[in-house]
Amino acid sequence: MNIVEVRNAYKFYGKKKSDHRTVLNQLNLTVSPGSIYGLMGASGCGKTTLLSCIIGMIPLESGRIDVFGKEITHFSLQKNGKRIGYMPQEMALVSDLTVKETIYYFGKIFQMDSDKLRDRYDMLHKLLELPPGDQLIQECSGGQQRRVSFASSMIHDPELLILDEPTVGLDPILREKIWNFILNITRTSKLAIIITTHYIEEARLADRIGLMRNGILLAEDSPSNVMNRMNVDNLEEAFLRLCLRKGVSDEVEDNTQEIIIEDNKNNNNELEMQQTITHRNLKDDKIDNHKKDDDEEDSNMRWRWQIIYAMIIKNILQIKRQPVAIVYLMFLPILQLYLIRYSIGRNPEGLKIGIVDDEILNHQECQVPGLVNAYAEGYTCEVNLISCRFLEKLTDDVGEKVFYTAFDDAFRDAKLGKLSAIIYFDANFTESYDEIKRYPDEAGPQTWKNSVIKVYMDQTDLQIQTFLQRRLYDVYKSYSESILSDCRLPTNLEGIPIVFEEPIFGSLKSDFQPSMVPAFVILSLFNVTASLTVAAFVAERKEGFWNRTLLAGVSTVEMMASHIAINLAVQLLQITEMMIMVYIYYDSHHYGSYGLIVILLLLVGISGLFFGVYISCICTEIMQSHILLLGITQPITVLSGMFWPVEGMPLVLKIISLITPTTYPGISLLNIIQKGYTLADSSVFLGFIVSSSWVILLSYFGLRTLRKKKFSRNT
Ligand SMILES: Nc1ncnc2c1ncn2[C@@H]1O[C@H](COP(=O)(O)OP(=O)(O)OP(=O)(O)O)[C@@H](O)[C@H]1O
Repeated sequence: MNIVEVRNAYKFYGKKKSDHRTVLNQLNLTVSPGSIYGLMGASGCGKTTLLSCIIGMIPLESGRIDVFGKEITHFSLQKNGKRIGYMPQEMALVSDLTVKETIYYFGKIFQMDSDKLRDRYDMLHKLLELPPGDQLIQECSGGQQRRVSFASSMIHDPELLILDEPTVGLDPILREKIWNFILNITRTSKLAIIITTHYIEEARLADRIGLMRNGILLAEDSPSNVMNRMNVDNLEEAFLRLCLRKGVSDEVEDNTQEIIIEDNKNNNNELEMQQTITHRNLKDDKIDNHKKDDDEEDSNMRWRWQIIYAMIIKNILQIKRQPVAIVYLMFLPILQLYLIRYSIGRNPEGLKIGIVDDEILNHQECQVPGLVNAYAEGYTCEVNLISCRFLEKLTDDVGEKVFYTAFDDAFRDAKLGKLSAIIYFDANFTESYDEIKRYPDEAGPQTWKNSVIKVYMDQTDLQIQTFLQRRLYDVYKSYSESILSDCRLPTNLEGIPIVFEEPIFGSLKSDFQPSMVPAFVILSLFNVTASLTVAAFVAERKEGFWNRTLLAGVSTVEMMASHIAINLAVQLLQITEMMIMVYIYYDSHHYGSYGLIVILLLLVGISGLFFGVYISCICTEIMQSHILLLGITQPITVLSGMFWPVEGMPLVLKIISLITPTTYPGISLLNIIQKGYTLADSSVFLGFIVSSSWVILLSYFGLRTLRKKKFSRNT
């Protein structure tokens, strides 16, 4: 039985019909056991594409490929993974692993037992003169990395070895060594090797060569036969002559492989006979194989866990070698909550307030010793320079007072941004106040106007404006009460008849943070998990390591499982840190169930993870994935209710906001922490519903896209 049989393989790239670019054109190829097949051809002729089709990485448009007597489909990978060794053209290694860890990783995912793995590693290490086992891949030279990659594809003693340009960039001595090694191994075992190379002459050593050009095989025979037929003594020349016979055009033509047909008529008859026999045998093989497959199923389960375990270890090693990532993962939540604590919601300090008091000539007048602003005389209240009383109550914790004698000067400075507000007292401020109090019925509009404290604010900063307004009301209350008290009048005479009693939830001391922190925790968890997933996935896919792992027979679900395991561990750590911080900083008397909090946060983290998976699958470039990630997480952050209550949004935005993966969970978390609500409360329940729905939705789309695009070359 032939190891590989390619029949009438046809493949094109390009989505639209007008863009179709044929890469394999009715190509036939046969590789028998214990032989080396040298696949040669100029750059871009379709060698890698052909190899990718043989290993089942990409499908053919038409035609058929049989490997080990079975037609290759997308499902063949898991079955064939162990039997095939594939060394891709790119390094496809993880730069943070050592030489030994890399080769052991592949050994483990090829389900080797430890003793055999150790023996094979020692053998390959010696034979390929690999760098020391503890040397990091990133510290290896290009040639050394190539040898590590070669060893990784050989470690499990495969039956078919596919080497895409293994000798490129290596010195002649090492190239010879590799060729001697593969020659030796094919002479002493049934291993079949397909090797592509640009160095046409080195393929002389192969048992059979295929000369490929523009998607077709110009010839397929032993090197000596090809040279004899072309009447030349080297392969370069033979290749050149074959090209000239076929024509110099680079365009792929429809009449495929006519030279082979012409030159190898006898061979083809032989092939066809072989094919018929193979297909007959195949039927019998299929029945046997199905039975064998069932028997293997049980023992496979044990190995599948070993695969996931190997991938988890690899992920841990990668994280361990990235100190910045460890600091980021460990301390980011603490740092952010600390920063929120000390930078958000605190009262603004150092504000400058311009004071223009036309009652006095200069502000020293207010500091005259023994100045009495208000006193009771008989049944009346005598007042004097009460603007000074107001200014006395206006302390530095509200703002620093800057005195001006002319309003225009203060206004000019405010325009220059030097002042946050101007407070103006009219020249008749005290008299007007007095007149209104004594004879309210007789006071004219001008009197009422003069009795008012006029405040001119810089309204560009809402938080500062709100703070100043609130504090000025407090100052006024204190000022008014003190005057009334001096006049022996009830202090609440001029107050607003509304009293804020002990609050149902929260504290009387208005604090911005407790309402903001839950939304922040949810957002932080979602965004950080999504960006970490994008970073890990995109890098692995880009480097080709992802594909290599899949080709070893690992399923996308298993790869996801290893990522989820690591992610859950990191999330639990971050959740614990955040909960401790929240508990220390934002003391609440109504804490709800911790279990509920942890489950909610885990759901949000997992939805972030699948969101990251989805983003990294639909994007073809690292940059693109980060831009898309930002483009989605930023609006989600704005709509999260962290900055402004959802109740203040227009209906459409409100609906969008409430169905994002973070808004409702944020509301739920707030209600659990601040009000001690349970799942019986609809707001908490809805938070869980929204989170779970996103987990289901994103995991479905994430896994589906991952499966669909699992071998996407660009990502
Ligand atoms: N994913 C893809 N989408 C579109 N075109 C592609 C894709 N992959 C390869 N091609 C094109 O198909 C042709 C064959 O590419 P392939 O990588 O198979 O060539 P190759 O013979 O292996 O080249 P090299 O020796 O340089 O590696 C090239 O023109 C290439 O640009």
